[in-house]
Amino acid sequence: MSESEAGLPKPRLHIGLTGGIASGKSTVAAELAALGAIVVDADALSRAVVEPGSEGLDRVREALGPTAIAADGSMDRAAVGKLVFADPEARKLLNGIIHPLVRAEGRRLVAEAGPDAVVVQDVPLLVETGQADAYDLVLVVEADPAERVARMVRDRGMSEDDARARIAAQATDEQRRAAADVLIVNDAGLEDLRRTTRRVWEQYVAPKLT
Ligand SMILES: CC(C)(COP(=O)(O)OP(=O)(O)OC[C@H]1O[C@@H](n2cnc3c(N)ncnc32)[C@H](O)[C@@H]1O)[C@@H](O)C(=O)NCCC(=O)NCCS
Ligand SMILES: Nc1ncnc2c1ncn2[C@@H]1O[C@H](COP(=O)(O)OP(=O)(O)OP(=O)(O)O)[C@@H](O)[C@H]1O
Repeated sequence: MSESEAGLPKPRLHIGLTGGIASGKSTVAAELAALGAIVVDADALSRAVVEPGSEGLDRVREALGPTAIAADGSMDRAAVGKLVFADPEARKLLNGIIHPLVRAEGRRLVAEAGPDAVVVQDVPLLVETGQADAYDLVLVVEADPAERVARMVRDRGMSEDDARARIAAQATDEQRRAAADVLIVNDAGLEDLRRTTRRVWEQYVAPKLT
């Protein structure tokens, strides 16, 4: 069994999946899971590490103040989102608390998947956090920014300004392309995106499993 730098067992194939907000990553991840991959979702981990009672949430309260906490004791995600996407310094503070916790938890889940697994890590900020070299293969999903804004407004009740602020807080399409081994362009329907994902599996993943 090969080992990662940290001495943890490596999976058979370790895939990094990224893309801008609302680009289609979760759809690609779900299709890869249906093909047999184990998916580790950084967004889900970023919620788990600030659950009520966690050290992560205590640190968010200390860093951002009591307005970061809702009446029920959970993180007030709407309030924190408003704050950090308007203020790069606050975003840096929050990232500095949450990202190391997410990375540690991600490493644990990857090791737990075992040496035979194909592991896909869905990491929205893979490029921003300089992690491209940690993967055997980096998949980047790209979609038209105007379409992504429309999806956020339609599905998540965001204002156009809030949606644009999130896009502005992330890497550009050019920066993500530069890190991509495979670029998945999501410019047609959902079924087309799933079909493209199956083709990527056939071309880049399946040959490494024989
Ligand atoms: C700011 C928070 C509270 C907003 O919560 P909310 O429920 O509205 O959004 P959610 O967590 O579902 O994130 C949705 C998307 O927003 C984008 N996003 C989230 N945080 C960031 C960030 N710090 N910088 C840039 N984009 C971000 C990502 O594309 C992510 O997929 C939350 O996103 C958070 O805790 N962010 C810090 C941790 C983080 O970087 N998460 C994303 C990758 S691990
Ligand atoms: N080609 C498409 N046609 C129609 N709807 C789409 C298409 N691609 C994605 N969507 C829809 O857009 C929304 C965002 O897609 P998805 O959740 O896969 O993106 P994401 O990159 O994981 O988002 P986030 O960064 O917020 O986690 C979903 O409601 C999805 O069904």
